[in-house]
Amino acid sequence: MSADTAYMASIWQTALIHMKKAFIKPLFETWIKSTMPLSINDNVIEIGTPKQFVKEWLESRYVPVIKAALKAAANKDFEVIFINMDMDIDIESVEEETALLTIEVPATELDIISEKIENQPIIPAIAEKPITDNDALTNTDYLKYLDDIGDIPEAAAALSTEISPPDTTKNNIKKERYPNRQNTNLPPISEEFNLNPKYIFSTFVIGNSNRLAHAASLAVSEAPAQVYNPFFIYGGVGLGKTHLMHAIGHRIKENNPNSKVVYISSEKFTNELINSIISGNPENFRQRYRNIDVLLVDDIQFLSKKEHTQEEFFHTFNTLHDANKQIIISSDRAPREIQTLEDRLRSRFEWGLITDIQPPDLETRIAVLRKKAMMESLNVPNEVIVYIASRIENNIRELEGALIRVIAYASLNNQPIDIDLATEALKDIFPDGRPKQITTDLIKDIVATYFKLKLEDLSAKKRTRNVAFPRQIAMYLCRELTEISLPKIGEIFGGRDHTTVIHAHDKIHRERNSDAKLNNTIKDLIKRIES
Ligand SMILES: Nc1ncnc2c1ncn2[C@@H]1O[C@H](COP(=O)(O)OP(=O)(O)OP(=O)(O)O)[C@@H](O)[C@H]1O
Repeated sequence: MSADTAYMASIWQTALIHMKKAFIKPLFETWIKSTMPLSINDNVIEIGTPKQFVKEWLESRYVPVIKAALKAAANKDFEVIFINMDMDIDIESVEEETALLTIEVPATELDIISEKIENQPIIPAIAEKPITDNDALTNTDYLKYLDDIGDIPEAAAALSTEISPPDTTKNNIKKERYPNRQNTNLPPISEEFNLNPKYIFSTFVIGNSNRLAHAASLAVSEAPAQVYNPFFIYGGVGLGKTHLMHAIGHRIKENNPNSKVVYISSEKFTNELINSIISGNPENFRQRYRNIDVLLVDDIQFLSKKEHTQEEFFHTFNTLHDANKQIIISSDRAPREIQTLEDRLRSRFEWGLITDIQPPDLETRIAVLRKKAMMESLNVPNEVIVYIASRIENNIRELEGALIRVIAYASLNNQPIDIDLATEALKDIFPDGRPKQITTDLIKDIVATYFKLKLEDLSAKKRTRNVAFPRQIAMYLCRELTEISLPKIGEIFGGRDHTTVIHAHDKIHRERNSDAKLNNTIKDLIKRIES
């Protein structure tokens, strides 16, 4: 074994002990344990992951923690590169292999290291308590981090009230957690073209909740600065605002590769402004944002209370708008609801089109999950998709997170994905006893899946027994399990009369008593609907 390999393995082993302490157990088991060190070279360490999504997940969420653990282990900073090895890694063999590699570090020494770490606070400046699934650093952690990086010069101190901790209520992978306030060298504008290649129109699922926002986004992307300028999208957390903004950016670049498209979060905008003041070169900052064709600013609500940044943004806005350049803005709420947003800025946002995205309905949630599974080339049974979609209603990011968790769980345990596995994988997210909202959409979906029908069949005019009977069962279940009125149920099943619903309900009720097989089917369906 080369000295480098032994060195790498012993660092990784020690870093693992740190990480074990930093993460809550299921997270450590799911995301960290399946990785293995591949090579080490000066200050770069390559880490192998079993699947592409594990790589992406680690890259987007846990790099700071992994780096801190490596630093704690080796007392130096490492760049971390993840490499997808696309293989089923058996955790026990990874553990064995890493242990074999560390043979040159005597076990007792490892015990001593382990004990030492046990008595240390969890990786300094990263977290004071184990990282939970939301990976939410507390505001205190963040402020502590800001303290750790030292005093800020006077010019920035004047603005320091403008630096607010990130919104830790979000499980937001794209936010920059540690703005590097000491870096005063702004990268050239071309490096700002940081659009996520996955956020394109073809991967965006259209439903009633986002149809208008999607149509307007398409229109803006095909005719920038000509139809809606500015274009303002707002909606709750994780509903696809950033996805649409990036999709617009991609499309504009496709249509005109020379156009300068810049996407930035309002937090980053604020931090760059502060940096430019620290470096005594605010003009540099101004030029940077006033010489572009399309400006996409995400999460503008973070500018509330930041008067200096608002002022700067106001001028940037005017310059771009006067020059007929497209401005696209997103926010978690409508302009008039953003408190302490200057009136002149608010009124400018209202010049163009304001559109919202609502939480998706069940059908859209199912479609999003199907698309995601398809994109990952994974075969996820419909009942698992419905199980997840019926429980997470208000956040597509969480919806995707739940699916990824199920996939990871199946892959790590080398088991097929089915409803039992999904229940087990998600038991922390859907704790027992959480009341589940039973909707007619959910009932229709489960009944259609059970009888291998298309959803539309239940509302169609067809009267053949293989369709009519499941339809009657679905009507019966809607009557039994929801508070929806008879006429409304009739309407949901293809505009049928309420007397048809009464007839279906009576028929199934009667037959259940005399037909044990049917009774079991109904019980099974109820279990699926309620589980
Ligand atoms: N309609 C959709 N179709 C497919 N994927 C979607 C859709 N809406 C959201 N997503 C996915 O959900 C995740 C969260 O979306 P996004 O980051 O755009 O949300 P957001 O509204 O900007 O959230 P935030 O308010 O936290 O910034 C992304 O992975 C995105 O691709």
